[in-house]
Amino acid sequence: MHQELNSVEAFSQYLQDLPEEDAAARAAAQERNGQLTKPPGALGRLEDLAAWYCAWRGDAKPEIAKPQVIVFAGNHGVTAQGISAFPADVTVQMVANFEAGGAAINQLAKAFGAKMDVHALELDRPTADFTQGPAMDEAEFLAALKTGWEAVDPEADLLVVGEMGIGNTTAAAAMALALFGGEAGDWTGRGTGVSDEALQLKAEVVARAVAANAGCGTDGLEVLRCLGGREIAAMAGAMVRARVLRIPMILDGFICTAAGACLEAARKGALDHAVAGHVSAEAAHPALLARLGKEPLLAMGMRLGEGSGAALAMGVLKGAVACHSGMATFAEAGVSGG
Ligand SMILES: Cc1cc2ncn([C@H]3O[C@H](COP(=O)(O)O)[C@@H](O)[C@H]3O)c2cc1C
Ligand SMILES: O=C(O)c1cccnc1
Repeated sequence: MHQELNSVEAFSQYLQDLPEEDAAARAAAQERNGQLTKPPGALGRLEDLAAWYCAWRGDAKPEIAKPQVIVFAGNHGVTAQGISAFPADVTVQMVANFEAGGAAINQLAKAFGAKMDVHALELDRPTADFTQGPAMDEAEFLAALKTGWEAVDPEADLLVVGEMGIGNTTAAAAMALALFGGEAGDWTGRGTGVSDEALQLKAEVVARAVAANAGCGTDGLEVLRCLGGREIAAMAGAMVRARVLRIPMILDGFICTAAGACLEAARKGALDHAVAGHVSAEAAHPALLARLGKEPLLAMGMRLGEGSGAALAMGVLKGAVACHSGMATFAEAGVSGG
């Protein structure tokens, strides 16, 4: 299936015209669930997860056979403000590590049978420092959305998007502040592990970023363009493409959720094809998930990004779908019902 993305307006239009879940497939899945050899409700949230997956795949007895993990990488002009515990060079170095198979996400993708793709977005051309004005102009924003859009394999049956970009917890905090308000400190966390002093500075940078881009208001796509980054916009592009292709998604940590929050602000329900894989240890992630009404599957104290928490949660979803589609019914197994 080929869908072109040639303008930000076209992206906006796709967002307005999103497909919805298949209600008949959900009903058929629920019917099947009621016949499986277990007391009703005994698989807890796995049952809801399986029904959700069936609804998005339009199949009452699906299989997860082709999961895809995509890691997007981008650099951020705001790193000049001293807001990360690591230098910006780490972004390109980690891309080499992803390509060599040495990062955490490589191991998790492999452990759960997903293919993994890496897209580095113009790493030698960081976004503009958003404390001075918009991170990206319209053309740069479109290029990033398009990278994400085109990175999704139409044959995939589950998608995880992850990111690598030194400085991007500052971008995500600024996006959350612009969308949801409050104090900069409410949304600012330690990222790679900044000191107390740097955390204070980081919150000030977040406040200045939002003030410098006040024209965005709470317009989701403008917040993404002005306060996001190339890898964050690419994640959003991939999320919408997945929706158009009816590929269910698992959200990762704070940065991934902030990308999704911009879509949800632009179009209510834009993340209905996504579940929250985990709650990250980044301080504001629980609040961000709560704003989106997403209950995380896992709470492992992870704060890595790269798609790692979502990749781990693929195991939970695969388990849910395997039970749903593989279990015998009471009639098939000759087991007495209650
Ligand atoms: C070696 C290393 C590997 C990483 N993998 C993901 N991140 C994570 O940390 C960064 C965000 O934190 P901050 O905003 O504090 O820079 C992002 O690149 C994110 O993906 C990493 C960070 C480092 C140092
Ligand atoms: O929650 C995340 O995704 C996260 C937290 C800290 C650093 N990088 C990513």
